[in-house]
Amino acid sequence: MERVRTTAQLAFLKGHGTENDFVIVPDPDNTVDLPASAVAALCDRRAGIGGDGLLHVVRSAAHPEARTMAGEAEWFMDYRNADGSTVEMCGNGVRVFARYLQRAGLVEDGDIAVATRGGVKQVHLAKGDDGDITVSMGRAVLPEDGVTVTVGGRSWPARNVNMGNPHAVAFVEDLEHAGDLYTAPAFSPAAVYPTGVNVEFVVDRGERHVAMRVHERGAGETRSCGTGACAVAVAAARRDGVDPSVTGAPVTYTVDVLGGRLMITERPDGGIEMTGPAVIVAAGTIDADWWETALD
Ligand SMILES: N[C@@H](CCC[C@H](N)C(=O)O)C(=O)O
Repeated sequence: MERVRTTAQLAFLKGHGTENDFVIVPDPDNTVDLPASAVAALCDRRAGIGGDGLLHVVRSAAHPEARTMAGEAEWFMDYRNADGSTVEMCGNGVRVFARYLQRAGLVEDGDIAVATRGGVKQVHLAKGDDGDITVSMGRAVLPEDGVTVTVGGRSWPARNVNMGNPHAVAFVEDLEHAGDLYTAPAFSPAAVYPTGVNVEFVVDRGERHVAMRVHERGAGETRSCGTGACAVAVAAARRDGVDPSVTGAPVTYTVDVLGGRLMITERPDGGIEMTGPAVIVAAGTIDADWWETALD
């Protein structure tokens, strides 16, 4: 099928989940050419639409990376970071992705499956409801690496948590200690994260209640990160001596992010569920001349 380079009818939407914001590009048949430079141009907050990332909405059967999941999930979330890099998974993004599918009438309310590079995720869409969405995020993997995160003159030990994408979770005394986060925190040993890492800084707010800031790989500091909140909840539970696979009881952490609140539950089988908002803000059409320059 011919790839779309010039189009007057390239549609986009803008959405967010706890202020982690995304440009949404519906492209069921995977005909839109989306090189990294064009994604970065769309996500640019001054010269483009602006977003922490981009949700390319494609039928799984039409995307080479998702074809094997087509039997399980009709739709593939081809997620890109704001710098154009291609990554495994976005927790806030998958809720916004599902909200788009719901609003566009492309799925029925109830449980839907969404294919991602991090595997198929189950998303629960309550009937006729714009409220919170719950996603089954899968299990966390916690390698026993001695990771250190450094910002400015300060260093902290961090927990390595993989939620399909990589995270380093550091418990700090004060979220301000993370500094302005204009640049990515340093980490060591470098070999633990060969493709970079999302870094979460965490403080306690109360019992099973924490707050975090995050520096996202490929995006900079964002106001929320869903996979990051899951990584934080699991790291906090282990630090607190709680492991549902041992106690046999689920545990829920409230995770406050700069853009709102996410509820994270870990079940005895290790499955993690995340609940939070998903909002469609606007819809429009990308200017054909601007798009030509973005593709050059
Ligand atoms: N904001 C997302 C995570 C997006 C991907 C991340 N920046 C990475 O490179 O792994 C979320 O809500 O999980």
